Amino acid sequence: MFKVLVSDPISDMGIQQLHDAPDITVDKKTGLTEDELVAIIGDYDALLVRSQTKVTERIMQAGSKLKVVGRAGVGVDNIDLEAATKRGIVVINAPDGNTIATCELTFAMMMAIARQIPQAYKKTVGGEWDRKTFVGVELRNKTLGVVGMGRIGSEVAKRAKAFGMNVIGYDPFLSEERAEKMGVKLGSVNDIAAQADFITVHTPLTNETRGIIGKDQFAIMKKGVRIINCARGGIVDEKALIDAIDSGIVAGAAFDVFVEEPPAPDHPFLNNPKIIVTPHLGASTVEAQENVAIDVSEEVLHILRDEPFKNAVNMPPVPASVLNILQPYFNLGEKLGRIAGQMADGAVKEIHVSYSGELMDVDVSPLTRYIVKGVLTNHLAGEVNIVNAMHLAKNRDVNVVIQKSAAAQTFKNLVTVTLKTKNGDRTLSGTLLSGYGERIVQIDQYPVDISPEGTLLLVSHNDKPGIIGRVGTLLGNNDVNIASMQVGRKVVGGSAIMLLTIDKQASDEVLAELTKLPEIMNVKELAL
Ligand SMILES: NC(=O)c1ccc[n+]([C@@H]2O[C@H](COP(=O)([O-])OP(=O)(O)OC[C@H]3O[C@@H](n4cnc5c(N)ncnc54)[C@H](O)[C@@H]3O)[C@@H](O)[C@H]2O)c1
Ligand SMILES: O=C(O)CC[C@@H](O)C(=O)O
Repeated sequence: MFKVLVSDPISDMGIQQLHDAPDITVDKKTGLTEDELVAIIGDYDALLVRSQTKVTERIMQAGSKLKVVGRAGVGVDNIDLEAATKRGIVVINAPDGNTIATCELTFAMMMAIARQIPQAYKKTVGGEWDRKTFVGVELRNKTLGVVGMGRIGSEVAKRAKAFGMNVIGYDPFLSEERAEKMGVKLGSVNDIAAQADFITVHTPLTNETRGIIGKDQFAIMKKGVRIINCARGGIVDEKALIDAIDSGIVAGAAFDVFVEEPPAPDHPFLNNPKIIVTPHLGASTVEAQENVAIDVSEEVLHILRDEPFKNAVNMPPVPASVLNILQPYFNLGEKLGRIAGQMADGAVKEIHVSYSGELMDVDVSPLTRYIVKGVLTNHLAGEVNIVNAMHLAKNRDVNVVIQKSAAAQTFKNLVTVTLKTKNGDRTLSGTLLSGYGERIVQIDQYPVDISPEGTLLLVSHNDKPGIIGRVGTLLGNNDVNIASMQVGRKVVGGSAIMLLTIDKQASDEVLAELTKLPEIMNVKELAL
């Protein structure tokens, strides 16, 4: 049974599938302090948050069973990603569910500052009938500058076109073709600053985007420009904005987000008649909250149940087309890694993975993670998983080298794992055979054909008559049944290997007796 803690207000309807799951129990405890969370998190396998809970390193350290932190929303700036990755905790978000809600708030803000609706409302309910002060501007024929043309920025641009606006977009990942398709002109941040009547930002807050709209940009803006920030506090420099309002450059601004949330009561935005504010409401629609909770719950279920998932923030995304090709190999890859890890003699310096056949044409890095996980699993204390495998390898100076070699001749696909230690290399190749499933087809230089299942016994010996019989007899006498056996040799009478699948583990004594048999050099039991 898995335990999930929901520590922020997340839509009950959205997390219904967690309540319904027979293997999950859900506790909802909102408004906890860091200390209170630290005290209870050790009981939980998953933590679900919005933006209020700060998921710190201390919390993750106390979360000894924690496998996943789910963020019902886009931004993960409230989660210590590095700490999560180090511990192999998967961080997932729900990037799509609140796009439209935030886009629509952005538009509402733009129209509200164009027509000063909040200011007019305030006066009107205060008993004044002021029709002179509130003369607004139209959106039609105005230029909207969009900094950050991802999910939300693109939706904003689309709606702006419907309002008859000209749109200039800036995004390092926006291609000319895509921009053209959307009817958006590409420009730099300074082009936007110089030409736009309205500027809206839709980037994450990073070192590059902090203050991307700052003093230098306000200095070149048209008089009467209006600014909107429904992304993250700090993307528009707050102090520079106040200065630009005071100097008459900016006619109005709308902010949903602040550098510090909630802003202090004396924050200059809170009593400036040209600035309207909302308390981080971008994602606050019934639909968005349901969407993000559904998405994040689905992913949490996948992760807890060890099923493939797609929205991990601390792992590179895998497109569905690539996942479809790679997924059947994940199990095989991990097994090859596990077996190779047990075969290696001494500290592994390099994990060399070679892919051929149909694996040549796809990004194989997700599969490499499974292999590296397999190699490290029997060697490291603590959780090793596909999130922290590469990080753990790097931290231990284990080089991971990926090679793609020309299309496999014999097999439609082939994965070869070589582990390099100071005592030499050990190599293992595996494939997926249609109708037969996973097969190990080579160990070191020896061709074999065996299914990687149960317990394997790898015996290195000299190819002399009677050896196979002696090994079989010794195992049989000790009640160890052999399910399958393969012998690999390069030349008659030379060195050889025997690979056996046995129905139960052989005891240390049996392994020691096997090692003592004549012509046997080495015996290794390999657990999968
Ligand atoms: N107010 C809210 O409640 C609310 C709700 C949802 C999202 N958000 C925030 O809105 C922002 C955008 O969300 P999204 O879902 O569109 O994200 P997204 O990842 O789809 O888009 C972000 C875009 O910013 C671009 N970008 C990154 N660095 C840039 C730079 N230096 N200059 C220009 N562009 C840059 C990226 O290429 C990307 O296209 C995020 O900060 C998110 O946290 C706020
Ligand atoms: O949870 C929220 O309401 C905020 C969501 C928003 O900031 C996000 O980044 O998804």
